[in-house]
Amino acid sequence: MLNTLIVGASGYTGAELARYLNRHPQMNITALAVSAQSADAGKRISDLHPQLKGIIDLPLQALKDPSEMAKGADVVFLATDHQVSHDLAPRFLDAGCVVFDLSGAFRVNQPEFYTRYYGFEHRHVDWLAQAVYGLAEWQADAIRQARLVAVPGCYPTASQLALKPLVTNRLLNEAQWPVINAVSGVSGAGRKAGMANSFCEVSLQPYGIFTHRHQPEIASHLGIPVVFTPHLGNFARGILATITARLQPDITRQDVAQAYHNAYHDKPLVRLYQQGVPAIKSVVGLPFCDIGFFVDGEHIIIVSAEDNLLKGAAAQAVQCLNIRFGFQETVSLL
Ligand SMILES: NC(=O)C1=CN([C@@H]2O[C@H](COP(=O)(O)OP(=O)(O)OC[C@H]3O[C@@H](n4cnc5c(N)ncnc54)[C@H](OP(=O)(O)O)[C@@H]3O)[C@@H](O)[C@H]2O)C=CC1
Ligand SMILES: CC(=O)N[C@@H](CCC(=O)OP(=O)(O)O)C(=O)O
Repeated sequence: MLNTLIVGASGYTGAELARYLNRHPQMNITALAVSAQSADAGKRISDLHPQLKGIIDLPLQALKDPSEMAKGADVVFLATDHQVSHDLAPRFLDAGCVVFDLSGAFRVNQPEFYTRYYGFEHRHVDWLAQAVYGLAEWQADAIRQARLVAVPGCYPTASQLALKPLVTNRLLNEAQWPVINAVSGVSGAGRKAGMANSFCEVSLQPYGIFTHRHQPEIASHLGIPVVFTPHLGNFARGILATITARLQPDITRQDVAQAYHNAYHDKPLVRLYQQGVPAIKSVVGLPFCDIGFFVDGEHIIIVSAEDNLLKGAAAQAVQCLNIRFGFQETVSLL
């Protein structure tokens, strides 16, 4: 049995982590934490997330002293903002915990990336260099050795799972950058109220055009440049990415199908479509990334769908935990 602490447990991804870890046969939740000054400290998690009533009713505790809270914890999940994770992860790592960070604070091993895209200076370059990028289907060997797993962002998970089989098999004509258009539900912005995620303000609309931090995250881990345009949709959760790319001459649909089969036939949380088209309604509430593809001559369109809070965050974090500690990959997820 491993003792675990969830920091940021009152948030959207934190609550999903609490649900998964509470039913995980190898995990014991020692505490659910929020910030030291949180208005929610002392409330039960199920008061904020009533779907958890009778399932997990633990109180939320103010995180006053990370070293104290780390005592007795083997594993810590950080479901916190990037800069909070940046500050907290080394404290828990120094206390000997294995850390799974859902934020972007340790995903890209280039300190200047943080100044440019996250607006803060990275002060833990040693941990940044040691962090393992937790794209679970592709990084299992590294995850097994990791002290710090940087769980990928929601858009980067859907985008990379769709493109990686084509990139690694050199099926793409790299003269044409893949174009990723992805739509996310509003929960992607977190639980905190704000004008951008206010009900009356949300409308289907692209944002972060040519500037979103997930473009360099995707490009650096894929190893090829991409054009990435996120869109906000007027629904609560789910991401749908429609990706247009060009194949090398003479690559057939069969070659593409073989590449996807080889990559994912033994990966239980990626579902390949032989017919039909992935849709958000097929993955909401589930830990899968669904992928379909369509070839017309040298043109290919790949469609991937996931729940941003699950395969795009909490489910992938628990999948990484399962890989890290040698549990079956889908324990508590399916
Ligand atoms: N939402 C999504 O689809 C995805 C999110 N992510 C990433 O996961 C992380 C969490 O996202 P999400 O769940 O949406 O965020 P939320 O805004 O919903 O939740 C954030 C949580 O962090 C807590 N918190 C804030 N400051 C601190 C602090 N200093 N110490 C401890 N806890 C703190 C908040 O509680 P309080 O303020 O009351 O203290 C709350 O529990 C972010 O880094 C996000 O970028 C990654 C992939 C997908
Ligand atoms: C709809 C929405 O606002 N989505 C978030 C992405 C959420 C995510 O994956 O998060 P990371 O910040 O952890 O990379 C955004 O575009 O900033």
